[in-house]
Amino acid sequence: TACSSKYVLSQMHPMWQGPLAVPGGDRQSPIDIVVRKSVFDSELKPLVTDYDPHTCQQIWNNGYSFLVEYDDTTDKSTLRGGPLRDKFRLCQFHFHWGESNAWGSEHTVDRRLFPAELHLVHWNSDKYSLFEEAVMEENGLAVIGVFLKVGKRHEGLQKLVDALPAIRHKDSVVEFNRFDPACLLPVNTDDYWTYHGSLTTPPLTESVSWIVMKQHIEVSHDQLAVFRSLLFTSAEEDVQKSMVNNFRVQQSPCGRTVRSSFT
Ligand SMILES: CC[C@H](C)CCC(=O)Nc1ccc(S(N)(=O)=O)cc1
Ligand SMILES: [Zn+2]
Repeated sequence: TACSSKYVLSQMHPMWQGPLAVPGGDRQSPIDIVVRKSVFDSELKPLVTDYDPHTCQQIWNNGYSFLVEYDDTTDKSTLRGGPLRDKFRLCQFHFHWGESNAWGSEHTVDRRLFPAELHLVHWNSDKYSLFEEAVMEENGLAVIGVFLKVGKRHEGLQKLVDALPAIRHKDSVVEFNRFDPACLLPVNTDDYWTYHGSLTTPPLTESVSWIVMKQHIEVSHDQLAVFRSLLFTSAEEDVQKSMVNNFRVQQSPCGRTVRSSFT
């Protein structure tokens, strides 16, 4: 199986040129969370997020998703608790979505797909001094995953949606201030699944403590449609491609146990 070989060829993805050999490859993400196989761990604590909206800097299209980037030169926007021993600094958040509401998330719950998934990316500032260092280390990163469902309009998301037309093309950037990412978290952040995995795009490094929220958030169909109006391609390219289906295919659990913070 993919888990036993020293190198696995990560799934060919239209966006990436050629197969990518991933060292190790037995802790890859995303995975399907099989609820009945997850193990309740009473040691798991509630998440403690402390985000400062003033550290929000810019929003940009990196040709794969759109990222909202935070100033992570100080411990102003942090994540502690949950399965984590150390303090982690928020560096960016982004989303993955489909061309239709039928799919788009990276993780699934008992094979259930969601139309989109939010990732809040943090790095271990107790142990490392830069994201680029932490991204290569076993306990370097913590990513909170939140599923999106189509329903009522998400008022907090609208400020972000309104900025997207300005970054339609790859490598476009606009200034974006005072956005509090806490507004994108579900009401209940005590119930989550957690497992050790990887980044879901290159460099695919196996440095992530994944924290996947049990409760989803709701966004409107029209808000999601604006995500799909983004382009993978830069303004110069003559063939424009819609930014949709920017999710990685599911990876083998390779015997990993997913722990739950709830029964
Ligand atoms: C040197 C490495 C380079 C800078 C990495 C830049 C980066 O942030 N990559 C990244 C972050 C999060 C995810 S996900 N989708 O949350 O697993 C995937 C890829
Ligand atoms: Zn992601």
